[in-house]
Amino acid sequence: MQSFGEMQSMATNIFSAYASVAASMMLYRSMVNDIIPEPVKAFFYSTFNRFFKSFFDRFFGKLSTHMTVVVDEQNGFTRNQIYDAAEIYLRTIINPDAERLKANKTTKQKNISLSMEKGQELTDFYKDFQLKWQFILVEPDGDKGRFQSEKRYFELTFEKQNKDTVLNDYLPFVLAKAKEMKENERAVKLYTRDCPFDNNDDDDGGGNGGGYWGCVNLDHPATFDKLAMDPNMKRAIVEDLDRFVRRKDYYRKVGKAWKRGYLLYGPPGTGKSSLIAAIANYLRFDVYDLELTSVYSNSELRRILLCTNNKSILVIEDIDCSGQMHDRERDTQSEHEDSSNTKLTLSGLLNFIDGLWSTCGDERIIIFTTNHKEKLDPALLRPGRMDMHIHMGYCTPEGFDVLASNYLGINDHHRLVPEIKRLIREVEITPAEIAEHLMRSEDVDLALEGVVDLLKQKGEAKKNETPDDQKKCDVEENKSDEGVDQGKKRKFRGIMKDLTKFRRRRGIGKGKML
Ligand SMILES: Nc1ncnc2c1ncn2[C@@H]1O[C@H](COP(=O)(O)OP(=O)(O)OP(=O)(O)O)[C@@H](O)[C@H]1O
Ligand SMILES: [Mg+2]
Repeated sequence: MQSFGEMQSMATNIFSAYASVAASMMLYRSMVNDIIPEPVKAFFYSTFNRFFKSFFDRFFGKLSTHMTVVVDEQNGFTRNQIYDAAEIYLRTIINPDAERLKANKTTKQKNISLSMEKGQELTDFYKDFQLKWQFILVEPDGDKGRFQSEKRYFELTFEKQNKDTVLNDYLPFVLAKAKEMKENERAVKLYTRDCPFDNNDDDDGGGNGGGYWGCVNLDHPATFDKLAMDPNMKRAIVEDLDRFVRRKDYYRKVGKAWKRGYLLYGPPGTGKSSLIAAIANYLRFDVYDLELTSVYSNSELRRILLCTNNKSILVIEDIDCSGQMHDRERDTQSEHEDSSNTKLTLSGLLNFIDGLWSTCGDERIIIFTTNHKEKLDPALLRPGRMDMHIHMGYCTPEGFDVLASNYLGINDHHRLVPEIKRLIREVEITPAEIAEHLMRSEDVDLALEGVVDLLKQKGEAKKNETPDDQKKCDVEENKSDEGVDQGKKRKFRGIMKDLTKFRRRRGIGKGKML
């Protein structure tokens, strides 16, 4: 071991050697200045400086107990992920009372974010030690030509003894934290096939689904808290979703595609679409709303589905109308006889969802909705097809509490609430109907009186119903469903005709994409 005195005298010797070399250099410099061309001179000086800088850094670095990791913004031509992550992560430890801060907001961000100023330092604590981040910004140095553009980087300084923990634990922690924060800031998107907009300005490779999908931000306010539904069912769904997203390794281990399927069924206005929005907001997954009537063939469906991103929910509403898929085969038989095997069929859809598509992506959720579970093709209901069947039913007294607190900001202390709850037990009323009445007046008494009147009317109508009326009602309901189905079929046929005309006009052959 060298003593401090020895080291000091060694440093003094090195300094004097450097001084004498530098003096000689000055002399030579003036002599050769006129005869050596400029580029050769520049190369010579920079090599000389670099040599002495690295020598001194190494010498004095040995004496320091700290080390510094430089996190450059760019790694060659690509961005350095650690730099981007640090920029996001440091917002969490930035002191909002600091004397100088930078405030930023991009169109993609929901909130204003704070960032570090040039030269600013931040202290972080990880496990039982301290780290220091410093933001460095080197401005272009014009004529000298070393930095043509701004150079940004962070210097992360910590005690040498913590090197392994910093590299193996702390930096991965920063990366993970930043990823989570970015995910939470990102707006959830709604993709549809007929949307003319493409608001996807994500830089995560999201794209616009190969041109098959247009998207807008899904600014749907639905959350699980605001949903009026069976509390046990609500809890079971949230637990199922949580289990699903944290089980990546498990799915891999058992050799199953990382996907989950839900079937939502129940009368109109019971909250099936609201539940889908609540799931999307909860998981921050994008929603792909697929209208099957706009899909012509199995192969087209495959292409459309392959253009969806991970961490997404594929929604197919009113799947009971899938019977039309078989009709569609017949409808178009004459025009596309030799391509009947490519027509869209329920089995084509299910095979693809179960097979190839689900294995080429991660974290996929598929949701089918229907008003008539009993009308569904048995292929959809067979065990293992949909992981959870969720019944969205008529409003319950507990459901009313949620709606009342949501729409009027009241709890069950209001004088009319017990009566409303009693009436709700006696009639079938959807949350949508109640919600609509609660919104009719800002005056709480008036709004609740409206709900009481509605419930009483429903109760009276039910009392006056004879068994024959009930039968007639069922038949009419079926008829009106038929009407809806017929309407949907008509709409579908119209689309198919337009498609065929369009293909002919553009000279597109059978089975080809538009
Ligand atoms: N369970 C619920 N909780 C809270 N609000 C609800 C619920 N059900 C319906 N609503 C209200 O009624 C409106 C319509 O509901 P929603 O579209 O979710 O019903 P749906 O079951 O999807 O109906 P459909 O079968 O016709 O598609 C919602 O915007 C919401 O305001
Ligand atoms: Mg709906």
